[in-house]
Amino acid sequence: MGGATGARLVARGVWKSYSGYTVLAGVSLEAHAAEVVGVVGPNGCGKTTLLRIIAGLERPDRGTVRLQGRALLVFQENLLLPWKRLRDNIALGLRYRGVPGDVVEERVAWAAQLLGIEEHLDKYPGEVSGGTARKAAIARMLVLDPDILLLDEPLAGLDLASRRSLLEAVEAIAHRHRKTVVIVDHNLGEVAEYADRVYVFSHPPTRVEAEVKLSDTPREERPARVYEALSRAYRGRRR
Ligand SMILES: Nc1ncnc2c1ncn2[C@@H]1O[C@H](COP(=O)(O)OP(=O)(O)OP(=O)(O)O)[C@@H](O)[C@H]1O
Repeated sequence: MGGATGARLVARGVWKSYSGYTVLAGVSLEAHAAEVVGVVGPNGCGKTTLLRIIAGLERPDRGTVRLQGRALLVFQENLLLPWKRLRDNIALGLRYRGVPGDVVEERVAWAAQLLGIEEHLDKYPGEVSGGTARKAAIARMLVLDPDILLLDEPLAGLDLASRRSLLEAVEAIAHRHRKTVVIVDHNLGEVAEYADRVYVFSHPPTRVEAEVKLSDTPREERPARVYEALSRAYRGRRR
């Protein structure tokens, strides 16, 4: 494990069961400023559950989560209001908080530019691609200026080009704007390419199979490093 000094998010020994079925069995992870952290693992291993615990929507049975700053969760379902244009969907939280109109416009324009969806702002959710809608859902949280952005399977259902473009935007959000981004997905290879640190989860009862720091590794070599760490972990367990 890396040192927790300066971490924005530290989860230690998190356990969670539902009706006696143990999902998370002592999961620990950490994430720092300006870092993209990938959490990959099989269906049902508790990735969403962990994000919900980090976001404060659920309590762990055991273990702790410490945050420095505010964490916002972008749900897997985009939850955009179909009767509002993208710009109004993105502005929703700011307007709700009574932020002045010119500041709202400025922040919406900033987030849209960062995510590359400026040209779609006047369209309705039903008129844009899945990738653009997903980016609008992320922009809607980004304008609220969280320190930690939690993305629940943002790549699900997107084609290759949209996945790449979304991952590039995520990387810019973290590296250029010093946000901490936690991204959960099943696709180890793709997430590893864009992550500074990856955690691989097992099947339930879920533990961390491998933690790999990747920020010093060239992009094209990152997936292989994660697979190597995983096979080391499996070999170690068989001994
Ligand atoms: N509120 C709940 N009540 C009962 N069981 C739950 C609840 N939330 C999650 N579970 C169960 O916990 C397990 C983990 O679910 P979770 O959605 O966190 O996994 P996941 O890794 O995000 O899965 P996927 O990759 O399919 O999205 C599943 O078996 C799910 O049915």
